[in-house]
Order: sequence, then structure tokens, then C-alpha cells
Amino acid sequence: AKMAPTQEKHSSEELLQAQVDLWHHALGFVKSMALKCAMELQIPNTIQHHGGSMTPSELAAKIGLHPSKLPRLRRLMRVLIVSDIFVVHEVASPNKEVAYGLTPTTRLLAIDEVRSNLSPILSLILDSTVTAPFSGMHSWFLDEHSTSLFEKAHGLNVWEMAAQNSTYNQLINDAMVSDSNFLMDIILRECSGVFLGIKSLIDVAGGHGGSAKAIAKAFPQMKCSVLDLPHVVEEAPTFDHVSFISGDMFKYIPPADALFLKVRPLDFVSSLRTHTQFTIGCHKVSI
Ligand SMILES: C[S@@+](CC[C@H](N)C(=O)[O-])C[C@H]1O[C@@H](n2cnc3c(N)ncnc32)[C@H](O)[C@@H]1O
Repeated sequence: AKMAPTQEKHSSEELLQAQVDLWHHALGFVKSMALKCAMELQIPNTIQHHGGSMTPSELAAKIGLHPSKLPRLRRLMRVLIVSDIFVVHEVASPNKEVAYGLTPTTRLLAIDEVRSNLSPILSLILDSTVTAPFSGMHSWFLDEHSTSLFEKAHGLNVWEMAAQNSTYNQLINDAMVSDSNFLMDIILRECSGVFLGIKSLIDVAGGHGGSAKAIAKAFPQMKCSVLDLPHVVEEAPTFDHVSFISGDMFKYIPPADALFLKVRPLDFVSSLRTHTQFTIGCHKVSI
């Protein structure tokens, strides 16, 4: 009798490469966690305050690590250097020491750059309330009634959690302001024309007013308001020229010349590239 076709034979090299690919993919989370760790150890700020360059031992001493952790600090930094989060260069010393430096990416995390500091939004993205639900993704798929991955894991949605927990409320509100400060500079630089002629504007679900503040500053004649949920508005700062309205956008939005709705859809398929869309009246702008 004819034998069943045997499994296609692969060379040892192909098998080993396939195994390495699996390992790389499975360990992808190490990149995120290394970034979280560097932020929590204040590494971007520490290097920035030291003039933009530090040797591993200088860095370890400054952030308060025991000398026994130095080899692991080098390893952490190697992960981040491979991802172009930091750079490394050799310093002119007899023992050929290296020094770590910042890149345009990490400069966005250094506290001195107040307007464009993205660490609050990254702290939210890397928070365990956001990352942990991903390990239950299969049960979300198998549950026909589940809404979001977050809700499946926590039993309530992000806004409900923020309403119940003031620390979480602050984490979210600060995150949104940091994203808005950064993006509004670019939006106002690239397409401020869409705002011309508008006398009153409401930023719908505008958080703590990061966007509204930037618009009001660029267009002082415009009456700018922010509509958001009560637990957000209660903690909102006060700004000249921006008023806050507490309410639910699904129930009532006060009239205005323009409604501004800034959303940031995450496109997981195209490897987590994000883009921003904002809508003003009939204009829909994507950057
Ligand atoms: C992802 S944040 C975006 C904040 C802001 N638009 C920005 O781009 O920085 C979503 C905001 O929607 C608010 N929100 C959620 N549900 C809402 C509702 N039903 N009515 C009004 N605001 C709501 C949240 O409190 C939060 O501030």
C-alpha cells in the first residue's frame, strides 16, 4: 500500500529560525515592560538632567540602584537601545566606557519638556488595568455578550472605574491632557484654518480641557467650553476663557457653532499605529 505523505522536511536552520521567530513574538511584552520600568525609574529625566549623557554606573548611582544590579541595568538599556528608545555611544576614556543618551523618542518623556511630555499617557497605556486584560482575550472572544476587553476583565468600563476610584480618575485625566497638549500644538500648526469664523465651540468629552485651552489661546475671541462626566468636571482645573459643563453627551449637548470631538482610534492591525481624528462641524480631519 502507498504510504501516507510524510510531513514536509525542513532544514535544521529553518526550524531554528522558526523557533526564534516564535520566541521573539512571545517575548514582545518585554519591550513594553522595559519602557514602563525605565519610566518608573525616572531614567529619561535623569539622563536629561545630567546633560543628556550618562555612563551606566553614573546612572545606577543617581537612580539609587545597588551596584549588584548594574549588569541588569545594562541589559534593560540594551532592550531599549535596540528599539531606538535610547542611544549608546563610547566615551573617550581609557577603559572605553559607554554612555547612554536620549533620542527624539525619549525626549518626549523627559519632564523638562512640559508641553510635549507624553509620560502621563504612556503611564496609562502601560498601567496593569490596561495591560492585564489582554491575557484574557480568548475568554472575551468566547463570551458572546462581552463588550470590551477592559470590561470583561474588570466588570466595569474605564469611565465607571474612573468614577469610582479617584486615583484612577486622575491617571486618566492627566493622560488625556498630556496627549492633547502634544497633539493640539500640531493640529493648530497644521490645520488651524478649520477653526476660523467659529464663535462658540464645545469640546465634547474634552476631559480636563487640554484641547480647549490650546484652542482658546489660539483664538481668544472664541467661547470655548468642555463637556464631560461629573467626576471629571469636579476635578478640572480652572482656566481663563474655558468653561466646564458637567453632563452626559449621550443625553444632552448644549448648542454651539461647533462641536469638537477628538478621538484616537488604535489600529491594532497595522501594528498599533495610531492616528487622530477630530471633527469640527462638517469637517472631519485626520492626522
Ligand atoms: C479618551 S478620553 C478623551 C479626552 C479628550 N477628548 C482628549 O482627546 O484628550 C474620553 C473622555 O470621554 C469622557 N466621557 C466618557 N463617556 C462620556 C459621556 N457619556 N459623556 C461625556 N463625556 C464622556 C471621559 O470622561 C473622558 O474624559
